[in-house]
Amino acid sequence: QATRVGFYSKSCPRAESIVRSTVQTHFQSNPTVAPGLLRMHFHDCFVQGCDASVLINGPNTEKTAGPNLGLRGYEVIDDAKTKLEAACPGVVSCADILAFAARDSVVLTNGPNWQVPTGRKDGRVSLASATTDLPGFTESIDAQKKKFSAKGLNAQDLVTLVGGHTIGTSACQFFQYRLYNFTTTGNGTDPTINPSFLPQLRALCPQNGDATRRVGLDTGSQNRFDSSFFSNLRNGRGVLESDQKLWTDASIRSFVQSLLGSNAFNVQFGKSMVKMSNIGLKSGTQGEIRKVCSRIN
Ligand code: HEM
Ligand SMILES: [Ca+2]
Ligand SMILES: [Ca+2]
Repeated sequence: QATRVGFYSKSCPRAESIVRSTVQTHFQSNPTVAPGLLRMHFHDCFVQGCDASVLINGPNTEKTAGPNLGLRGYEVIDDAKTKLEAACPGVVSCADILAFAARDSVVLTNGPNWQVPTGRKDGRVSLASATTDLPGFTESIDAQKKKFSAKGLNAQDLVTLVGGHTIGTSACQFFQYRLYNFTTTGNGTDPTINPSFLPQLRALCPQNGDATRRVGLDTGSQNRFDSSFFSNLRNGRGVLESDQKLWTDASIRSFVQSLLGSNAFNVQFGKSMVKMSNIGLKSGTQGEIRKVCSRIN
């Protein structure tokens, strides 16, 4: 079951524009939905494929797993689905809505536009235990490469897609150990942090402060989809340990270098996103078109 551009051109010609206007409306009142939806699509695709498994409610579903607790934007997908069911009942999958919404979120934050192939089916399974396929923020580059290659994505795709961190924020809990109790060095700080950046991060996340406080992943440009994230890595100004490793690990640095220009990043991001959004597509009886995105039919 391959996806294709224009899949809904006959069955629901307004599908794409309905999603776009829904995302736009929510974005205007709450700009954090843009990074939220981009990340949600990634977390969907890496776990059982791009099948909207991440949207299902219930005990021990993906939603309840640690890496997904901070996801946001569910209400945007539900809103788009309600409008689409009114316009063309039973036609547009939740997985496709999420793929469109991720692209629309990039466009709304001044990033590149690209054509999204559609025709995904929604899955019928969602298990918290399957979220171990997602990369962790303390994992080595080697481990990250393995997790991406298990999904058909190479090192170029890895670096490009992590560039999604050009927008959005992280809670202090995911990186404050780098500032105060990094265990591999004597003084407790991660030596890959630029010494002039350290006090800045410490001020944003004080020791024993509020661990849920949010800090931009791309310092100085958290609301704009640009290549500033990569120049920050070059300057030792990555926020997550896994982000900074893209520069400090020599095996992968050249990909960061190749994305320092905004045009190169924009072009490559669209390509890598299309690859990612085709992971593990469901066909036949493995899938369905959900009526409500938070539950199987
Ligand atoms: C090695 C791979 C990755 C790791 C370890 C990682 C880890 C994280 C962590 C820890 C956060 C902060 C979460 C929170 O505070 O709740 C985050 C946020 C985010 N991630 Fe990733 N991520 C990775 C790859 C990606 C990819 C491939 C994308 C998209 C293409 C992505 C998009 C985002 C976005 C947009 C945010 C901000 C979310 C928001 O502001 O709500 N990440 N990531
Ligand atoms: Ca999924
Ligand atoms: Ca940015």
